[in-house]
Amino acid sequence: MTGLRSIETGHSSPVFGKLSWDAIPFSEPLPLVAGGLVGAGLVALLAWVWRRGYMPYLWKEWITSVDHKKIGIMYCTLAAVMLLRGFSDALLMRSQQAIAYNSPGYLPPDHYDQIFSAHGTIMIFFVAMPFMIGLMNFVLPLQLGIRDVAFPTLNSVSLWLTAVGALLVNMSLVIGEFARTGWVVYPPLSELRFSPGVGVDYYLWAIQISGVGTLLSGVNLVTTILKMRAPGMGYSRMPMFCWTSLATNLLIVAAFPILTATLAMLTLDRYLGFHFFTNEAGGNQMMFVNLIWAWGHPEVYILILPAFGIFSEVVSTFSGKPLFGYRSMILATMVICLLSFMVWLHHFFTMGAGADVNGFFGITTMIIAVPTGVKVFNWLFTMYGGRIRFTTPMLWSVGFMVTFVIGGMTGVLLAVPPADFVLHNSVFLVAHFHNVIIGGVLFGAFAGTTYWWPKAFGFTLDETWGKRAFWFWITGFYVAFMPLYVLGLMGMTRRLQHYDVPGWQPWLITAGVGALLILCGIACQIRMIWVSVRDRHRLADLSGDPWDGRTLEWITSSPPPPFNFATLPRVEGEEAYWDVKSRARDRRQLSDLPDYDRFEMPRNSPTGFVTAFFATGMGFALVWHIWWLVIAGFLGAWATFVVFAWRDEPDYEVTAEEAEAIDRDRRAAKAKLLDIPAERPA
Ligand code: HEA
Ligand code: HEM
Ligand SMILES: [Cu+2]
Repeated sequence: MTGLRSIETGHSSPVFGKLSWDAIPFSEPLPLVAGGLVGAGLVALLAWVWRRGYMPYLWKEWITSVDHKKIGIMYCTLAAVMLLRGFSDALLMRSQQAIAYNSPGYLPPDHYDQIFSAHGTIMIFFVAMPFMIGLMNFVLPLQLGIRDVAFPTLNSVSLWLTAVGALLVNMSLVIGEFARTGWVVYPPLSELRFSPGVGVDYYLWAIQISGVGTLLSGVNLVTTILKMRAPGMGYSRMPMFCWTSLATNLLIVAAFPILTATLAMLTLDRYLGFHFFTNEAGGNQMMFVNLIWAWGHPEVYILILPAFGIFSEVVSTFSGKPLFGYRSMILATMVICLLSFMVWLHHFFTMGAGADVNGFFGITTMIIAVPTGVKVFNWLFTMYGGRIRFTTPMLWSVGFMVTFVIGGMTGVLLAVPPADFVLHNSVFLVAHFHNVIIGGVLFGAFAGTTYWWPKAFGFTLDETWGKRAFWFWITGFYVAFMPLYVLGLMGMTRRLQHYDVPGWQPWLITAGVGALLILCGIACQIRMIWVSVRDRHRLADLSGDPWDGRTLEWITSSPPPPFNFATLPRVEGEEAYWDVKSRARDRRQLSDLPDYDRFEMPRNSPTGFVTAFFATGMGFALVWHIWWLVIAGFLGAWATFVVFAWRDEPDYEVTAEEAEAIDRDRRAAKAKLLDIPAERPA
């Protein structure tokens, strides 16, 4: 076998562990060249940053930043970059399957297996998750009318630990290999006996380390929402995005420990010869399957709920109406949150649970269609009778509604156990989940980033390129994934490196064309950002409220000052900012000047980055059994975290005068926006 190199025979040195020149996959030029190019690109970028003298700026303003807005932007940047990586894997798979009829194609099986495993892992953990967590980070404190999240330094630790996971997965491309087990690493395939290389270990440590980050972020955001709302913002006045974020973070806090424990047991099996999931010595692999989906199913709702929140904000804003059925929307969200823990078995109907158990889980699964349907109808009623503006974020939202309903319906089909016996592990399933994840989560991320971009950077994104991107993405999506429904019904299973059924090839070629259309969509998005940055003066938003928004993030300037609000806004209704605007328009005057007061903001801190630096060493060393480095990395990470976390660092103070000076400009811009007289001279 080409992939079995000497690293798998287990010889080990005290200094380098299992690491040797054999770990570099010289026999597989593709990952080497790709990895080499990316590495060279990174070095070139760093050199450029260094030469231009941007390094101190990067370090002070971004890397060590504990500002939730910057952390949010960095999360989204990580997600966008990883989307390019995950998408190139997708292109490889689509082109391989397009040509692999009665032929081995160009990707050998052990390489192909690593590609779909890496694609799934990267897309879920390092694209969808950071997009959603990034948007929550950026938006929540602004919408809640507060100055930062509950634990700002911890927030930075979360970000950088997530980045460590992404880094480790990408390192596996050039040093060693990645798992060949699929993204949920079922044993016994993932046990040492059947996966003797380092691939599964890369997976385990990447997910464990970034998982700690995700869990910390969940605790942080739950605390923020429960404890830190602006005066007057009761639960029944929180914007819908805050509600769905609360649900998501509750799910994270409840579900991620399950993942951690499950992967820890697999790690014990692999590293210390335990038998949790082996076939012998009392192990039981079904225990793994149950546990991984007890996390895995809530995980898909962790991804989709924030997206639901984004669409709620966007649809209401661009229909010029309050969200229809606010209270039913909250109820639907919380019901989905609860139900998501009662359906996990639908991922393995075929694994022998028996008719009654399957029946129970099939029905609980179908029940989720009810609250989800409530949401869909609420969005439609919000649009009904509204004066709709079809901006780019709104296009993504309408595209979502159509696409997601189709994907949801095929999900309900899979929830019927007898149907699932036919469709399980077929590409019909692959079509289902791309249908909900691309149409739901990714479109949500795109809607959210275009909607909040002007808040983050002070200028809107170019609409022409944004709309082109949308049309390419949505047609590309249908061309790429509708054929998979057909193929699934024709009997094509997932994870195939080649096949010998002639009838499949035309559909697979079509799917490949779809992926190329998506590529055009991505190119348009890159162009959109380029053009918008170039034309930022033409696209500038001086008002802080380019879309005529209804929630508090639009009350402050764009980009907001580090402390968001000079004085915390008072909330007097469900649509905090809309109420303020209406009152100001009625009275033809802004609210009275508030009493400015001094307040404190947390200082930037290298804790997150330094902890992550040591964690990278530790993760890499664990993969390669370099024990001295494991100890050094662990001690370094732990010491940094503890020392910095318990340090009594004084915050910095913003005086009442500074706050007032900054706020004066904002009020002048507001008055201009609302076409009312500016401040009367004092
Ligand atoms: C964002 C991600 C996401 C979302 C939101 C969903 C949503 C749903 N999923 Fe999906 N699913 C995945 C991601 C997701 N899924 C992934 C990644 C896998 C596979 C993992 C793997 O094996 O690798 C998977 C696998 C999967 C299976 C396992 C199949 C198998 O392995 O054989 C099943 C089976 O029941 C299922 C069902 C459902 C259902 C019923 C919903 C429902 O929540 C959908 C509800 C929505 C609607 C129904 C549309 C709107 C409703 C209306 C307009 C009202 C009227 C509708 C009716 C009356 C029907 N999903
Ligand atoms: C952008 C366009 C995308 C294309 C063209 C694409 C294509 C593919 C293909 C060809 C497969 C392998 C299917 C098989 O087993 O035969 C796959 C698997 C998968 N994809 Fe995607 N994908 C895309 C985006 C995404 C996104 C955005 C996500 C999630 C956020 C995602 C998550 C997954 C997962 C979880 C798997 C399963 C991996 C496994 O089998 O272990 N994909 N995708
Ligand atoms: Cu599920």
